[in-house]
Amino acid sequence: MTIPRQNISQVLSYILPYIESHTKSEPPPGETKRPFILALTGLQGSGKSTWTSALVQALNEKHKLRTINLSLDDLYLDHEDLVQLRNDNASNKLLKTRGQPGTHDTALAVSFFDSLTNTTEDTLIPVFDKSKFNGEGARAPRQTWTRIPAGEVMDVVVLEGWCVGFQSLEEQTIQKKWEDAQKNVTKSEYPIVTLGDHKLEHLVQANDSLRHYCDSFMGPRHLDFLVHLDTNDLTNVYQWRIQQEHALREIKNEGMTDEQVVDFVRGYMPAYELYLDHLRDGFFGLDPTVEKGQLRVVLDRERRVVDTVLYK
Ligand SMILES: Nc1ncnc2c1ncn2[C@@H]1O[C@H](COP(=O)(O)OP(=O)(O)OP(=O)(O)O)[C@@H](O)[C@H]1O
Repeated sequence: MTIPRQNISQVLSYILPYIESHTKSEPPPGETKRPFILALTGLQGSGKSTWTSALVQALNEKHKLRTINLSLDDLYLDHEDLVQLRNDNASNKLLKTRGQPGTHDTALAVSFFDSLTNTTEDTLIPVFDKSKFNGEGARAPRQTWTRIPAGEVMDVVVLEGWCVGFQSLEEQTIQKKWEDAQKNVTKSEYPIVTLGDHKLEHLVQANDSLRHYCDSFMGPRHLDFLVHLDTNDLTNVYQWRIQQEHALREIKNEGMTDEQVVDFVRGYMPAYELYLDHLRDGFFGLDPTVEKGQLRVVLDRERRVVDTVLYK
């Protein structure tokens, strides 16, 4: 699958002026200038990896900007730490598998971003191998990671991940949303009100992890531009994944059943219920003096772009 070239050009036409202004800007006194951090977030199966590849290719080849990318999926804790986390939190459904805030290695993220401005240290782009341990996954050996030699300065780093752009909430807000969700549960084939699936304390625990992510590498001060692959109908997230698994079944005769897809996607729904509103309101806030941009790219059920909205 390739994203239509005109979609990539259109999205880049919004971002390039911000990159240009970053290129011209001076770093704070005593600091080395860091690359422009372009974040890309999106719902499960919205096409984050596909969009990331296309953007990285266009930035490198057409716009001659040295660009690399890092996926949040490559920052997962190593296998034994994931197992330990699961065992230490046996009743917490959010920590049964990798995915949620709390299952990533923030120290690894910070050391990656620090290395980008360190002129004496190579940058290594982490890789997580999802096929290891029957699909539970483990970190790939460091010698297989892409290495950027020290002193080779990158212009742009694309950080892609499903919970990039989410910002932690006050505990009372989580509690209120959790209580409201229990009053609004309706039976649906593709449920979008699922907070009641989880204990409040487990949602709060994930929220604390998210706060730590934002403080260390993922919050507004760490990013320069955010592209958000969104949709007007959250049930599309179920449809996208069902389409993907059906395609897999045709090619490889394997893939999740529709019921398994619903269970899988449902696991991500609580985070959407908690954090999407704020992201849609504006990740960087609406301070006109802040020179950071956000672009909402609205996709339909076939993942065609039906609208783009720039927040300034
Ligand atoms: N615009 C599109 N139209 C149709 N199919 C697409 C589109 N973009 C991506 N796909 C297909 O959808 C599937 C998921 O894409 P991709 O892996 O890029 O999404 P993702 O958001 O990174 O997924 P995940 O959330 O599972 O990490 C792939 O099979 C991909 O080929």
